Amino acid sequence: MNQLPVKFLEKMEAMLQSEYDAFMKSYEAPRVYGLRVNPLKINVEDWLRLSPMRDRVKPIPWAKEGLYYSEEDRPGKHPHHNAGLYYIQEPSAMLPVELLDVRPGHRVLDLCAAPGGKSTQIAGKLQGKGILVSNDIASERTKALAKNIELLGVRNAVILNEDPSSIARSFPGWFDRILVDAPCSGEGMFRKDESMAASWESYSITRCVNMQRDILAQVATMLKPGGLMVYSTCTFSPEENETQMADFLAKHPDFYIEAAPKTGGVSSGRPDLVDEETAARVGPEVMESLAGTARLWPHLLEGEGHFVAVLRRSGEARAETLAANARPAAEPARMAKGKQGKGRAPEKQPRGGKQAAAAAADPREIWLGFKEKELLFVLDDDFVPVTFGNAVYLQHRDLPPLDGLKVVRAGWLAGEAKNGRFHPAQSLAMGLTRDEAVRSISWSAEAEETGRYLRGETLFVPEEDLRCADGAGSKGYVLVCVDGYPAGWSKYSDGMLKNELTPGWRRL
Ligand SMILES: C[S@@+](CC[C@H](N)C(=O)[O-])C[C@H]1O[C@@H](n2cnc3c(N)ncnc32)[C@H](O)[C@@H]1O
Repeated sequence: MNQLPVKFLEKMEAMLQSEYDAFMKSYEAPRVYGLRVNPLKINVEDWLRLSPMRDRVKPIPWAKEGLYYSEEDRPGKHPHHNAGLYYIQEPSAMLPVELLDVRPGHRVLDLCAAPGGKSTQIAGKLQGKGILVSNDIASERTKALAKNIELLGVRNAVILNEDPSSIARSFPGWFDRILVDAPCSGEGMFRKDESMAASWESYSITRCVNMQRDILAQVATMLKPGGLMVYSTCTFSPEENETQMADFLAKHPDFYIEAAPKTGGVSSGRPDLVDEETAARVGPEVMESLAGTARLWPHLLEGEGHFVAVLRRSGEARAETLAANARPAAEPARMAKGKQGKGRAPEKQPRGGKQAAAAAADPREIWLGFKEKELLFVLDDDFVPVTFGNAVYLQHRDLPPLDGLKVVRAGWLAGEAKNGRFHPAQSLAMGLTRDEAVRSISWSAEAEETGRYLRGETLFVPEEDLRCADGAGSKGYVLVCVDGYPAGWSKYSDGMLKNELTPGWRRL
């Protein structure tokens, strides 16, 4: 570990006093590594049976599917990673979603979501039921967000690239759960990422506080009365944590802190660190409740530094605020720049079959033809196909119009219709199970064919190695699986399995 900034050390000593030495010792300890098994694909027990890492992992006490692993195992290089069986995530970062109490059917907003660690965790808890709106203001970062959501096979997410105020106008009082995993000064990550320590001094905490305040100002009107919001940071600075929460609670008397369970070495929040002026302004009741927030200290548990607050909104919806926020005029949705939206004039979004009369050229008709021929999959009644240009998405019926918003993914991307043919997307393969494809092939993670497929090679395989549905010929799309879990498409004809794995998804 390089030298930590002196100002940071002085601040931590004042904050931790008798615990300061233990805190400093934690910087000499090796960092810990975590992964989360993806319950959309596999449960922990089944994954342990399959995985060569089974004897070297141990549970993360506060995360249901979380496991510590050894660095030498390099799970990011294993084919199970290409099949979306787990997400690599810093252990402390798994707590906020565990405390968000997400249930299947909820409408959930992840406001600062890229690169998607917590969004994929939320999706696991939704189990395909309900809606996840996953947003990040940084358009570059939404690419990794979209890839991770697709890799883990999430079917019910919409990905936006918006300012929180625009989302607030489109979703008044709409969400059951909101996660604000705020941009912060990152003090808790100095051990994991030394570059954060290097940039800390040039990064002002005041700037972070203001940014967080602006984000939080938009959240209150989007949460249903009775709904839960979790606010989290990866910093120790009280200005961005307890003080930020005190300020929010003073401005929003219809919100209150719910005490976070302190399991596995998680500690209480520190109201004593809030400055006197704020403490006097917000009053004793708010101050007392701040002890219910959670701090994760690297010297008290196996993980990096984090802060988590769970807030519930009580009372009735404030109709006048919600009405004032409703977007007056409909502008068409814009696809954010990137693979799906590049250079394409956005179409008015068809909803509920209004434009079904567009007949044979309608990409949805071409999708339905493909689905009939190549898939055994029954679309949940809650989802409908919608189009953006030639792209077909499967979108939840309850989603309000995305008019005027920058949309990165309007739902589960099924593919694109071109010249009357449907080209299934990588995201479709990742969201299916093996049983939902007419044709499939599966090799073990160790098989030579798996490595060759993941590198983008064409393979020659005997017809009897394919699994084909009754009555289906061998020619056509084949879902390629690793140990039975989809990793991408290929096309079979005369013994040749033509590789259809999307180039950006191939192993180098
Ligand atoms: C701590 S990171 C999020 C990590 C993410 N939740 C995860 O688990 O992978 C904070 C994110 O907030 C985004 N961000 C910064 N300002 C924002 C704003 N005003 N609205 C939405 N997102 C913002 C940043 O681009 C960054 O990706």
